[in-house]
Amino acid sequence: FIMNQSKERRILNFVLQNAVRGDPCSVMETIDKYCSEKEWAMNVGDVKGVILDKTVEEINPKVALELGTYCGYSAVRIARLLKAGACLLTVEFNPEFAAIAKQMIEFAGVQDKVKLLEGPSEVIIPQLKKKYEVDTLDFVFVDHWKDRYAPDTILLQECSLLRKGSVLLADNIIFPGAPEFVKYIRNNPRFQCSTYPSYLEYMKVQDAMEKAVFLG
Ligand SMILES: Nc1ncnc2c1ncn2[C@@H]1O[C@H](Cn2cc(CNC(=O)c3cc([N+](=O)[O-])cc(O)c3O)nn2)[C@@H](O)[C@H]1O
Ligand SMILES: [Mg+2]
Repeated sequence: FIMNQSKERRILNFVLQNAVRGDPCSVMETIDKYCSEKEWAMNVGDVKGVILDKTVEEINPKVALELGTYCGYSAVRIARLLKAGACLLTVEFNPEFAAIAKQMIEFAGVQDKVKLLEGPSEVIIPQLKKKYEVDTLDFVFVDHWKDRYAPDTILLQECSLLRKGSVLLADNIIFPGAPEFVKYIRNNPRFQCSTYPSYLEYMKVQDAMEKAVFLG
């Protein structure tokens, strides 16, 4: 236990030393093992991760966006399910976390399907069309600061990044909660919402994910 290292650096080192290079499932299992046995961390985790998997498999997105990369756990989780030619754009503004996530994504062998965009979501989202050649997004995983969920959902619409059928999946609807987002999205006739009750990563604490389909 190297004290002057960050928790996120310890998670990455545990993966580099214990997971199988090029095997995304091994990387996910190793992160889940470390974070349930040694140090809790805010990865979507193995329980809510199944809801994420099912949503990605149902949509089979060609272009996916993630807000809040953190250590790259959900980027690896999503990218492993993407078909040839599909890609995940993941946004992270903390340079230390971005550096860790980059190594995590490369170790898992999914770097060809993932583009890590460093910067705050409110800056990156308006750049997606021109700078990153995005037309519209098929899938968005929302897992960054909870008070950014609603404004960034509005920003995605203002930037014409959503099309009829685009699916948003938001983490932490119950814990820590995103009350402004829930109020905004459930009262918005342009979204068809459904809630998936689950549990907070690595804890016996109730949480939920919200799926919102854009109706155009
Ligand atoms: N506007 C932003 N633009 C880009 N990256 C951002 C932005 N806000 C936060 N981030 C990044 O998201 C990552 C992860 N993150 C997520 C949150 C908010 N999420 C939580 O606070 C959270 C908290 C708990 N929890 O407390 O039990 C459980 C969870 O699943 C969570 O996602 N804060 N940082 C961090 O690396 C941060 O730099
Ligand atoms: Mg979360």
